[in-house]
Amino acid sequence: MKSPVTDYLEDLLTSTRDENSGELAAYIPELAKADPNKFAIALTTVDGRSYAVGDVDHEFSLQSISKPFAYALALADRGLSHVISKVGVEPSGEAFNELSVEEGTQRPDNPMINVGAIAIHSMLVSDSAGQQERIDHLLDFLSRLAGRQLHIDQSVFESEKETAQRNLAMAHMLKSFGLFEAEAHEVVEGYIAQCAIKVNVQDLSIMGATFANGGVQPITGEQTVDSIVARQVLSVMVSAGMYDGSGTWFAQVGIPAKSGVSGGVLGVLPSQLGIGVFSPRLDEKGNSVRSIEVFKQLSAQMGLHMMNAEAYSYEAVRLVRQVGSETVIELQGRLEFTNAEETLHRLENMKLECADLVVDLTRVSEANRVGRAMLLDGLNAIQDEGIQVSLLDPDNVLKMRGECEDDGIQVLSASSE
Ligand SMILES: NC(=O)CC[C@H](N)C(=O)O
Repeated sequence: MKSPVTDYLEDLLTSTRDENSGELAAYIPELAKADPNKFAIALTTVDGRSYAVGDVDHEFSLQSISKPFAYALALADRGLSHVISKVGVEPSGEAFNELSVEEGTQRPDNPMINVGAIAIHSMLVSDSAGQQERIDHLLDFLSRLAGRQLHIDQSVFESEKETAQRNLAMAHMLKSFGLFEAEAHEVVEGYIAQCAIKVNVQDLSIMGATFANGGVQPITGEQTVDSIVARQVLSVMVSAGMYDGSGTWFAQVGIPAKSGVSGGVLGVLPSQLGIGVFSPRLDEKGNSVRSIEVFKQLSAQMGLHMMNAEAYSYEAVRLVRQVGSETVIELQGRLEFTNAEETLHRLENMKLECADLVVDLTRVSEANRVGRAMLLDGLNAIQDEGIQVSLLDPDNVLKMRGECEDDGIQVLSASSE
C-alpha cells in the first residue's frame, strides 16, 4: 500500500509549486548558481519512519540550519552556563547578518544569527582547539544526527570564503571583546565550513526528529545529546530560528524551525516529527518562500501547530469498579503531571474507608518521572491511612527501582486479579 502520508506530501508539492516568488541568495556566488526549481519535502517521526517527496536526493548546504546543531554541540561540549555567559537567548529583532551585540554584556543576542553562531563555533571542543579539530568534531556530530557520513561542499566553502568580509568583521569584533583566543579568520573559516555541510531533505528531517525525540537518534537509537540540550536548542529556535520573522512564523506555523540561505528549512515538532523542506528562492529576510508556504499548509492541514489547545476530553481514569471488598481504579494513557493530578483528585474524592485499593495500570502506556512520583506519593498517603494498596502493573510503568515494594505497596501479577 502506498502510504496516504506520501500522497498527502505529493499533494502539498503540487499545491505550493506555483509559489515562485523570491530570489536566490546572491551574496554567496555558488548559491546563486542553484537550480531554483529544486523542491523536496521530508518528514521523519520520532519512531524513525521517513516520508520524502520531490527532489529527495538533491543535496544542499546547510548554511544557517547548521546553527542549532552547532549550538547543541557547544552546549554538550562546554555546558549550559558557560555557553549562556557568552551568547544570549533573546530574539535580536534584526537581520541575520547584523553586526550587533547586547548592550552591557557584549554577548551576541542569540546563537541563530551569524554573530552568535560565529561565537558558538569558536567554543566547540575547547578554547585551545584548532580549526580543523572543531570542524571534524562538528562534522562527526552532524553525521551521527543524520545517521550517515556527511561531507562539506568544497565549492560552496571556497565561494563563501571569498565573500566573508561581514562575517570576518563580526569575528574581529568578538575577538576584540575577548570572546575567543583563536584567530578571527580561522573561526570564520570553520564557521563557513560548518555552513557548507551538505544534506538532503531526508537527512534534515532525521536530524530534526533526533531533537524532537529528546536527543535520541530515532534510527540508530544513539543518545546524541542530553534531552535538556535538545530542549534548549528548540526553545531558541522558537524565538530566533526565523530571524526577525520568528514571531510571525511561530504564530502562523507554530513549529520551532530554522532556515538557511541555501533554501532549506528545518522544523521540529517536539515528541512528534522532524521536517525538512527545500526550495532555493528566498524572501527579503533570507527565508525560503516556498518552504514557508509548505510549512503553513502542513501545520494548518495536519493540525501541527504546537499551541493548538484542544478542549480536554481525555480521561486518565478509565473506570472505577467495586470487586468484593476491593475498589479497582483503572488508569489509561500517559502518566504525566496532568493525568497524575486527575487521578489523585479522583482518589481524594473516593470513599475508601474500608475497601482495599487496586490500581490497574495495564492501560497506562508510559509514565514520566513526575507522573510516577506524584502517583506514588498519593498511594503512599492512602496506605498511611491504613488502606492496603495493590498495583496491577504488567509493563512496570510505575514499579521503577523497586520503589513500590519498599513503600509497602503490594504489586500483583497480571494473573492474580
Ligand atoms: N542565513 C544563513 O543561512 C547565513 C549563512 C551564511 N553562511 C552566512 O554566514 O552568511
